[in-house]
Amino acid sequence: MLERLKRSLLEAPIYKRGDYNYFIHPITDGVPEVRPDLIREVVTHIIRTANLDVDKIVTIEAMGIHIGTALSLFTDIPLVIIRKRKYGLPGEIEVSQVTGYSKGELYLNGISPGDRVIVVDDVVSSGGTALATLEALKAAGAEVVDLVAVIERGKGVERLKSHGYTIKTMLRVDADERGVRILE
Ligand SMILES: O=P(O)(O)OC[C@H]1O[C@H](OP(=O)(O)OP(=O)(O)O)[C@H](O)[C@@H]1O
Ligand SMILES: Nc1nc2[nH]cnc2c(=O)[nH]1
Repeated sequence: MLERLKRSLLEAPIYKRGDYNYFIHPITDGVPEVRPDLIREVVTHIIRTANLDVDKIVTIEAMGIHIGTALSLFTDIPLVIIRKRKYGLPGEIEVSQVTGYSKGELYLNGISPGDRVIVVDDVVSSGGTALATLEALKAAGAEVVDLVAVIERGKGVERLKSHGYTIKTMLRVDADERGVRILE
């Protein structure tokens, strides 16, 4: 299962972002290219394993967008993108995002109270992005019925659990200067 994803991760180059060994991969960066076979593998897995009895798919700019778009095309469920740009629309919700290597603001539009949503993203690492997303969706009055990330690294899943959230992930990895290691 997920053989293409596993193989491609083992080939991923590493880029040093301060002390953080950031792996570069078609799903998580769109670099060197977005690969349709990988997108299909990942989205087929989501369709088989996630709860898609939802009104909307929610993802986060930038690297959730191709996954969310493909899932939306397969399922005909609309996609809401949480942006890093402020639009100032009525009801826009702003939350702070802190990751292992960056800080910024996220802006949510397009969710109505009572909307059932699934959140999909490429990576969960510190869990900061997922927590900011869940905070924004709570403020919007959405019901999060499922939460999925393709790749898990670091302590984010435990951190989310300590806040009462369960996230489904496909592969757990670690990365150092030499490359990516698949943990399960
Ligand atoms: O669990 P966390 O530590 O929060 O990390 C996960 C987030 O990091 C990446 O996004 P990033 O903010 O780097 O932006 P990008 O998608 O625009 O590359 C990734 O797409 C996740 O959203
Ligand atoms: N591409 C990529 N995205 C991330 N998001 C959190 N950690 C990483 C990483 O190492 N690589």
